[in-house]
Amino acid sequence: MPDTPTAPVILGNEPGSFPRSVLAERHPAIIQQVRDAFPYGPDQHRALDALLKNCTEGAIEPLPLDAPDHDQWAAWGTDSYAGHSWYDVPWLWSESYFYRQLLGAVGYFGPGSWQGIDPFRPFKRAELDAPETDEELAPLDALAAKSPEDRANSLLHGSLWGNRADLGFRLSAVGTESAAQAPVPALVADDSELLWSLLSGTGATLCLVADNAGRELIPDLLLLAHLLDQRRIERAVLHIKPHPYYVSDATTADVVDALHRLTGAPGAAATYGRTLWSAMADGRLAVRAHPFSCAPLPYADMPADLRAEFAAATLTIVKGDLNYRRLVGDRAWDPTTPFADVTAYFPGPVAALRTLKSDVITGLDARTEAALVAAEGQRWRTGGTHALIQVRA
Ligand SMILES: O=P(O)(O)OC[C@@]1(O)O[C@H](CO)[C@@H](O)[C@@H]1O
Repeated sequence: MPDTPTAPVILGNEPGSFPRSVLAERHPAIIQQVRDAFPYGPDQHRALDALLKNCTEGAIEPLPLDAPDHDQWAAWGTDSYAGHSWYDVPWLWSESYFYRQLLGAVGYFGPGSWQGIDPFRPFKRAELDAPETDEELAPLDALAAKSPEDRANSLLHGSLWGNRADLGFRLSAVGTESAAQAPVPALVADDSELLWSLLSGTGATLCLVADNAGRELIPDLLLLAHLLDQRRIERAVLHIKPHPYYVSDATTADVVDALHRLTGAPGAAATYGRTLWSAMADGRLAVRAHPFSCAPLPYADMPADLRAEFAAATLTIVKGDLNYRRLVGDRAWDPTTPFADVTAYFPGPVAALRTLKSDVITGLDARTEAALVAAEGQRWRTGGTHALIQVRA
């Protein structure tokens, strides 16, 4: 990285910290929610009991030798971290491993009749089917009368703020303050002009590294539909997760559900849905589920094939809080550390669209940081009431 000094990796062991509360409180709450949502049998209840005890009081255990991803996880860190407390290893790693272990406990990886059953599906479906989703789709009718640029900007902001729709975040009931009540600007960095300038040529390929399903994925898809329809991009690649992750992260099944929701909606929403459906059919919109999308590692460690994909894109948009942590490195950066420096390793132009839901932040100007601290102490970092659009060309 240029001349930027590095910063300590965030662990989960600092008393009173947000990461520690996620490990000690959010994860047990998620186990309970999943347990209550399915008529699991005794094996799964026992496995969930064991996971609850292990992830709060125990030491990290490697995956069973016959697990399909045993070797993958050994290379990603179980070889180094087995035997350590969950709190004493990088927080990015322990969170990610928690979701892997939760899927194992409910039989997701099989063999058996629960193989492939997404333990978060009831929450995702409830959100997608909620009347609020219709309320969010209704303004698309009025948007049709606006210029393509205004539409693009509205849809970009829809995609950005859609990132508040994170079920893990809501299940643990933090960040109840609404964006409208925030005393300092909601957007703490806005490089949207630079973002659009990167998509001003012809033949552009846009990679969108998605985050949550439902009410975040829908606006992501609307943005892609508009850009494809306007020929602002020739091709889009939507990176989703190969398996359920962080409660609401989008999988291929969630993309299919979202497309059905759009095509079945009244008004303009259905037109967007049909645009996407045909773009999937002719290859202008592709969906990728790369294993590294669920890796417990920063993007700086991405494998060569993924690096080549991002290198070939005109722009990669990285959505959400977790992806931001992975993009800049889950470290206690000074907030004014340049975003361009911490993303210098990324193989092509990259943009982050994220609402702020964890401590990591880079690329703020000193005045903005001071105003945020004066108004809110450090709550702005995790409350989900602020957002950013940061771009490295
Ligand atoms: O990536 P997303 O959906 O925007 O947010 C994920 C999140 O809720 O999970 C982590 C804590 O568990 C934080 O990074 C963040 O608050």
